[in-house]
Amino acid sequence: MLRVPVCTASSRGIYSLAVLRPRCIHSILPTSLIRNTRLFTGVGISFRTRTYSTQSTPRKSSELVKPGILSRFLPSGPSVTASSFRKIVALAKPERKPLTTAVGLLLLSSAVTMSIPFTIGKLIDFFSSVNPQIPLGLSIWQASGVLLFLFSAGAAANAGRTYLMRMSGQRIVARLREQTYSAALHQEVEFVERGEGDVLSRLSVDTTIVGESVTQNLSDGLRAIVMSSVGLGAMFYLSPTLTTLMLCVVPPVSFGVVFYGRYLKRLSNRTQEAMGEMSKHATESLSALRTVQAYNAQPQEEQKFHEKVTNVLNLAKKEAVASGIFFGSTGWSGNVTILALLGYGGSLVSQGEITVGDLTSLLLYTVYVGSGLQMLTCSSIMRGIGAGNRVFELLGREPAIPTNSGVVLDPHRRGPVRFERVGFEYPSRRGVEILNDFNLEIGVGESVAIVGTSGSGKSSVQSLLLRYYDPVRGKVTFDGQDIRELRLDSWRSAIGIVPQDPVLFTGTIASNIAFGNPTATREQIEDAAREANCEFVWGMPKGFDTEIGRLSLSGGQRQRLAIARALLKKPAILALDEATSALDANSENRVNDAVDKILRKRQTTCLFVAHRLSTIARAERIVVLEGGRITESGTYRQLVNDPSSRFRTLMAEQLHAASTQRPTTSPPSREPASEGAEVTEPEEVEEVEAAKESPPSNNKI
Ligand SMILES: Nc1ncnc2c1ncn2[C@@H]1O[C@H](COP(=O)(O)OP(=O)(O)OP(=O)(O)O)[C@@H](O)[C@H]1O
Repeated sequence: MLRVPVCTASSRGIYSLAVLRPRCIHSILPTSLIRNTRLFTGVGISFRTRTYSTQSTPRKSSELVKPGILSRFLPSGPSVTASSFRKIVALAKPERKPLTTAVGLLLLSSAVTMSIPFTIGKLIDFFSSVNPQIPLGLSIWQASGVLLFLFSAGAAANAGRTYLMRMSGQRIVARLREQTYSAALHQEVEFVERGEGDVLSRLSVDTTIVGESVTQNLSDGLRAIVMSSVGLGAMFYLSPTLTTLMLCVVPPVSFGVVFYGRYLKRLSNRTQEAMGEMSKHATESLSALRTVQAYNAQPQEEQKFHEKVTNVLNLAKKEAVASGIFFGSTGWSGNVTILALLGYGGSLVSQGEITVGDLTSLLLYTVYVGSGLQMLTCSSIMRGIGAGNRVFELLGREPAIPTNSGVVLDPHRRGPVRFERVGFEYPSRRGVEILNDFNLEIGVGESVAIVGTSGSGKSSVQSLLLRYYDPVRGKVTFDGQDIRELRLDSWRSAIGIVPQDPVLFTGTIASNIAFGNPTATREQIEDAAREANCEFVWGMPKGFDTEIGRLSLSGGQRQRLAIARALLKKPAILALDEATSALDANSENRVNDAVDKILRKRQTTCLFVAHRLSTIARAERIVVLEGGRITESGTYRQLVNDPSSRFRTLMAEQLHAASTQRPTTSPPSREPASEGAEVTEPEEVEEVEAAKESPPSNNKI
């Protein structure tokens, strides 16, 4: 939560302003600043603060505050700030028409507002005069009517301005959100998935702050400029000497206010960060409530949470102390200013140089000018620029995997896929080689199963194929062309992917199968579902129009839907990353049968990351991945028949591990052979050969 001081307000109790003040202040200050405000009252001076919620997620303080004395008070360096400011202004360009109208209305309402102190002064002089004169020879009723009309026109203009500015702001936010979302969707997966980009907070919170700041700055900034300049002009007109005196005091006070406001802002950011830590802790333990309860860990968790809460509380205490000093000292200096003006102004009144009404007007204009300057310096500009930096950084970020360049791949083009001397490290784990001199060629229509121990890099191979990442050495080619030369979307269009744990999105079964293919007809969707053995869909009362959210689908059903989704693309390459968890026998048969259908057509090049024997046995070729490279390659028969093959050893190890675990984890299978023969002993690896003719089910490596 961020408290920004928005204005030094008004004198009170002097010159009978107590009655007039609320109306004056309400007409002079934007309603947005008056709503949600807290009133701090000094001796005769009141201050308002508004409470802003700036972030939903914690940010590192380093992101928000740069080192150095001055930069402690600035959200970023001058060049970034300037460019961010320019971009924020550019965002407002499409709103030129409504904003111009709003500015016109603002000038009108400000003119009315700025006439108030002058009118009050004249009224005081009028009522305290022995021979009252109304300008232009109007009667008291006519003058009141004119004033009432002017105030009504000012109020209407203010209402129109507020509406137009707000709506423009909302449209700007909407545009900004769409652009930010689009930019996030085009970033490389690492940036978004690992939370590097803090994308969600930029999308929700920062865009709102920017939009709010655009309209608030335009609105308040212009209003503040009008208030300060017209106010100063009127003051010089009324008394140049008193105005000069006021000018000696106001700027230093304003600067003090600004700098102290920045300090408060920093403290608030730290509080925000600590609150983020606190909620992170709560989220973690509440989402793992079963484990917490099972281990009776509630007291420890409560203690840890208490520490986080105390941290927040301590920071809040600092903020409270700072706020107290801030509001006390600004209140004091405000009062001193007013007293100085009163003392000197009073002597001018007694000398007959100015009237009591003029002095009243002057005091009121002082308050207006002070408020105007305050709004100019302490408005949401800094917040907007800070948030803008984060949003524009994302908008202007070039994805590590470029999306818009390269040759468009002809969807009918077919050719072998080659991994040529590929070396790969994850960007987040530089120096840890996942693939090293990895070579693999998959011919057109060929099916290859990659096997290897967990963590050996099988899924990483698929990630490279899909260009979620690029290799650090070597290249991946399709039909002899480096896939980095191909336009990313056209390359990915050529690949159907069935991930380990297929994601189904909110919507119907049909929309899920047609994900990424919005123009697919119902017939095409049903054909793909048929090919992927999704017969269960036809059994549902609403069939393909069944909402996914209402269903509890088994792993096998999800995989078959994912296969249907992939097949609808008519891909040149199918990348299937098999789930490590076991499927029930029937599901596995249906998945395998769907895979068989694809393989029989021999149009699609298939790359399996395989765990189950039943899938491995279906591939025409098996490659063993060890130490980041292929150590063995051959048909199922060749590898199984070779007593020294790594594949045999690997499977024996896996099967042994499975058999030693089985008594403690699950009872021995009593499934009939037809529903999946269980290979339980290492020696039974021999039997796998037979499985080539009749691939087994439920066997995992
Ligand atoms: N996004 C990532 N960032 C950093 N390291 C990763 C990332 N994804 C995977 N790794 C690491 O890379 C290595 C290879 O992972 P990969 O998922 O490719 O192995 P795998 O053979 O498919 O494993 P499994 O059979 O368990 O799915 C592992 O050590 C893994 O922890």
